Amino acid sequence: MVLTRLSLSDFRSYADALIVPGPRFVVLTGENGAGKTNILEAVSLLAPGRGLRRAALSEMARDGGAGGFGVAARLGDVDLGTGATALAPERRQVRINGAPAAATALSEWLSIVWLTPAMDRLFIEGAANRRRFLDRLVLALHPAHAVHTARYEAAMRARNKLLAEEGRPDPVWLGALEAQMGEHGSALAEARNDTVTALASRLTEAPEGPFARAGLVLDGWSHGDLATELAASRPRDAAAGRTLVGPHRSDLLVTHLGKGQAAERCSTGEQKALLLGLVLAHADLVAERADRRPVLLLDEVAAHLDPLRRTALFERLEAGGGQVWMTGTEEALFEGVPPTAQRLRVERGLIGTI
Ligand SMILES: Nc1ncnc2c1ncn2[C@@H]1O[C@H](COP(=O)(O)OP(=O)(O)OP(=O)(O)O)[C@@H](O)[C@H]1O
Repeated sequence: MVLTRLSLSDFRSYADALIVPGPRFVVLTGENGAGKTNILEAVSLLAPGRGLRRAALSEMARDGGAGGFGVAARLGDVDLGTGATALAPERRQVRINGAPAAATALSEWLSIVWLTPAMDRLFIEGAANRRRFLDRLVLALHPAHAVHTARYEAAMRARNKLLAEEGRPDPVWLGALEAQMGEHGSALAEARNDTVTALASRLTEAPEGPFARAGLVLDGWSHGDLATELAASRPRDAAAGRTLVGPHRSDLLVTHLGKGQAAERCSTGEQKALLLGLVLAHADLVAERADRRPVLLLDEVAAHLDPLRRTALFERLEAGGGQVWMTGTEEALFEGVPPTAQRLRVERGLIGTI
C-alpha cells in the first residue's frame, strides 16, 4: 500500500505539482511556510474525512486559482482522486479509477495515519479529537467503519432535528432512525473495541523501549440495545438538544504504562512519545492482521525528538516497512534516515529533488 504518484492542482500553495514518491521514506524539507504540511494534507485527503487540518474545502483551493482544486494519486494500479469544483466549493468529490465514489470508499484501498504538531494537545483537549484519532486507527483494520460512522451520524442528526421540532415528533420515524443508530452504532463500537483491545494487549506485552507504551481503555457506550436506550432517552435528549447516549460520546483513555500515570498529566515530550509509540504499534498490528501497512504522515515529528529517539524512530520505521512521509525544516534532522530515502526540497509552492 504505497502511493506511486501524487499530483496537486490549485491545492493550497501549489498551482500544479507532481511527486513520484518512492516506496519507503519521503522526506520533505523546507523553510517555515514553504508548503510541506500542504503536501501531507493533500495525501490525507485520500482517506475518508476532512484531512489532517480538518479545514473547509474552500480553504484548500489555491488563492488566486479558479476556485476548485484537485488531488490525484496512484496506488499500485488504482487511481484515486479527490477535490472540489468552483461551482460546488464545499462538496468533496471522489473518484476511484475514474468513477465517482463516496469518500468512505477510500478506506477500502488505503489507510493513512498522521501525527501533526496540533495533536500535541490530544490528551489535554476534549474527547472529540481523541475519538477521531482512534477512528483513524480503527479504519485501517475495519474499512467499513467509515460507512457505519457516516450513517450513524446522519441518523443522529435527523433524530436530533426531529426531536427539536414543535409538537410531538412522529414515533414511527423516530423509531426508524433509532434502529439505524442502533445498527450502525453497534458496528462502530464493536470495531473500536476490537482495535483498542488488540492494540492495548500489544502495547502491554511490548518490551520497554525508547517510545512510551500506552495503556488504552475505551470509555463510554460499547454494547447493548442502543435503539431501546435511545427510545427511553427521547425526553432527555429533546431537552438537551442533543443525543446523550451512544458511541458518539466515547473516549479513548490513555495512560503512560511505564509511569502508571494518565497521559494528560505527562510532560509534553512524554505525550509525544506515547502518541508515537501508539502509531508505531498500530502500524505493526495492521501489517500483521490486514497484511498492509498504513501510510504514515509524520509532520515535524523528527524535530521534537532527542537524537537517540530520532535514530530509534528511523530504525523502527525502516524495520517496519511501508511508506512514511516526513517533514522538517532542516535536512540535518534526517541524517539517520536510510540513503534510499527520497529527499525533496519544498520552496514556495515548488518541489525539487535534493
Ligand atoms: N488556499 C491557499 N492558497 C494559497 N496559499 C495557501 C493556501 N492555504 C495556505 N497557503 C499557504 O501555504 C503556506 C503554508 O504551507 P505549509 O503549512 O505547508 O507550510 P510548512 O512548510 O509546513 O511550514 P511550517 O514548517 O511552518 O509548518 C503558507 O504560506 C500559506 O499562506
